[in-house]
Amino acid sequence: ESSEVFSWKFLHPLWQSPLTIPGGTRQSPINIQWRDSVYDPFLKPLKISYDPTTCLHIWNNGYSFLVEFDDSTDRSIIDGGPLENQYRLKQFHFHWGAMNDWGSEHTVDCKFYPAELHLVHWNAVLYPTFEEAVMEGNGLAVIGVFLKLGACHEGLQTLVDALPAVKHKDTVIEFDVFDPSCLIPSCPDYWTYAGSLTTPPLTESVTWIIKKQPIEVDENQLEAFRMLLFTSDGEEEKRMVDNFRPLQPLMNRTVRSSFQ
Ligand SMILES: NS(=O)(=O)c1ccc(C(=O)NCc2c(F)c(F)c(F)c(F)c2F)cc1
Ligand SMILES: [Zn+2]
Repeated sequence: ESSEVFSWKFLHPLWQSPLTIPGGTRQSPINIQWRDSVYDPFLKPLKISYDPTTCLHIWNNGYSFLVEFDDSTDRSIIDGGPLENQYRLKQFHFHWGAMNDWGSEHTVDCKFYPAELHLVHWNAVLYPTFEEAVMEGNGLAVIGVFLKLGACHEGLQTLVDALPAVKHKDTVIEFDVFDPSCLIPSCPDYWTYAGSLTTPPLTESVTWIIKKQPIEVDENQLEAFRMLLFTSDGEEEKRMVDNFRPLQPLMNRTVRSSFQ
């Protein structure tokens, strides 16, 4: 409409909140146009050291399922890459579609993957809590890994086997040993850019590190994600699918690559 001040079309069906935040200049996700990314020879290799015993539980938060970690010490951290400090692992989660043709949040040359893994870390060197880091431009670092249809992923299967126990929103199951590095592809290549959370509050606090190589998962494993529910026990069931945010404008940003 000519008004463009407000219209219900801006509200996302999932969150009933604005899809774009006024004044946002570094929103996520984005399309990564391979030929427009700029090789940066000063980018270091990403250093990942996770302690599997810091794993705590799996939780269905009504938007995705999260595997949460004890982030009270520096036992599970990442460093190097585009980062100036080390960042602590807090949780990982996924985004996926109802069909294999879509589901990822980021795209590569406008191609969607059926799902995308986000490993969420926060800058405990500069900020006292995750909640404070979420509000700072260099507060968070999220590693994005694309999932593609292929062979069964053995490491993911231990997680998939636990999903029926967190079918409903606000259910949680103890999960006390898991090494998330088994979900990160061996190829060191990544893209990196300055972005935001892809769910409310959409704060512009994320250094995104998107791995070039996807991991392979099989149809049964993707179907297990799709069996989860957005809804609580007793409510009318709504399958947890299509929990990805639409692509956001690149605006004045350059995507850097760690590879030529
Ligand atoms: N898809 S993603 O971009 O990787 C993403 C990563 C983390 C969160 C998150 O932690 N949300 C809850 C949450 C907040 F959004 C806060 F702002 C805050 F302060 C929290 F403590 C908190 F848990 C949301 C989206
Ligand atoms: Zn995410």
